[in-house]
Amino acid sequence: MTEFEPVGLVADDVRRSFGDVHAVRSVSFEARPGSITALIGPNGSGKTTLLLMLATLLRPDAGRILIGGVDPVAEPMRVRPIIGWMPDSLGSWANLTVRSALETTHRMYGHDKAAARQRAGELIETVGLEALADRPTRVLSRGQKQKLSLARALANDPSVLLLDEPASGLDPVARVELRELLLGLAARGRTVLISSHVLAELDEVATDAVYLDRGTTASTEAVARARAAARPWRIKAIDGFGLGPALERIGVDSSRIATDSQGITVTMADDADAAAVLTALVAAGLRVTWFAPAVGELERTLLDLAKGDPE
Ligand SMILES: Nc1ncnc2c1ncn2[C@@H]1O[C@H](COP(=O)(O)OP(=O)(O)OP(=O)(O)O)[C@@H](O)[C@H]1O
Repeated sequence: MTEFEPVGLVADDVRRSFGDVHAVRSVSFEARPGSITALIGPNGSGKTTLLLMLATLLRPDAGRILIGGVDPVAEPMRVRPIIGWMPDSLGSWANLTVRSALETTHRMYGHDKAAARQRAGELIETVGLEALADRPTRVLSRGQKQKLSLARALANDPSVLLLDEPASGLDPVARVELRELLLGLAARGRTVLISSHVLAELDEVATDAVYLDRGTTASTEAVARARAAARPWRIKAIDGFGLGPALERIGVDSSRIATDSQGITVTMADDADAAAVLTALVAAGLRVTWFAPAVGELERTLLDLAKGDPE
């Protein structure tokens, strides 16, 4: 394997339209080596269009992209060896086996046959496709195709990994394995950019987040404001019926308390507020079994960003 140099990714006011559809209006962000950056946005917000531009597969109309300091528009052949691209659906070579598909991919990077064979074996093991290694790719299930697609993206040991909905179609065990794999890559200094609708999953791995809405990245200030907004926390206790009265006793205003099918939530201004409520509940003798934000950080921030912009 060649000497690894950590590189990051920068997008500055990147734009792309398709006729009168402004898929990406203005995207600016940075993804650092060693980080896992979540690319979050509703359907049609421009995530795939952005990823295609970063993967050198689509030209921006305007703006600048730098991957490891290199402009992929001006020098795509210098950028391609250092990026790994996992599209949201795999266009595979139906008649090749899993092993030969991976060997072919590795050879495209200029490696010889023996190196390609060895790398294919490693990749098959990394993504857990051993049992299917010598079957044609057309027999793979959706989740197995996702694993093959991931293996292909990893073929050249890229320093920048671009993943479009990588967890879709994966079963829970495979999702955990994907998470471990991504954390391992980040720990080795790779830059990982990952788009997903499953925000709870991203919450567990993402070190940074880029929020995209109608082709535009939310400003750092808007994200900070949204993150600072009050949010509901779910509380459970062994004596569930005692929770409401206990909250009243410790002076939590009833306007902050909501009840739903799963129990009680309390709106907290911030983490310090939440810590104070928990301390008071425990001091009041309540046996608390669950105390956590009702929705994940990424999802809540996304919802608050949408609220803050009524346009
Ligand atoms: N080749 C194309 N021609 C015309 N319009 C396109 C093309 N590709 C994307 N679009 C439009 O650009 C917008 C952004 O699409 P994009 O696929 O980038 O969104 P996305 O955030 O990836 O969506 P999803 O979460 O549903 O996958 C959409 O309105 C889409 O219809």
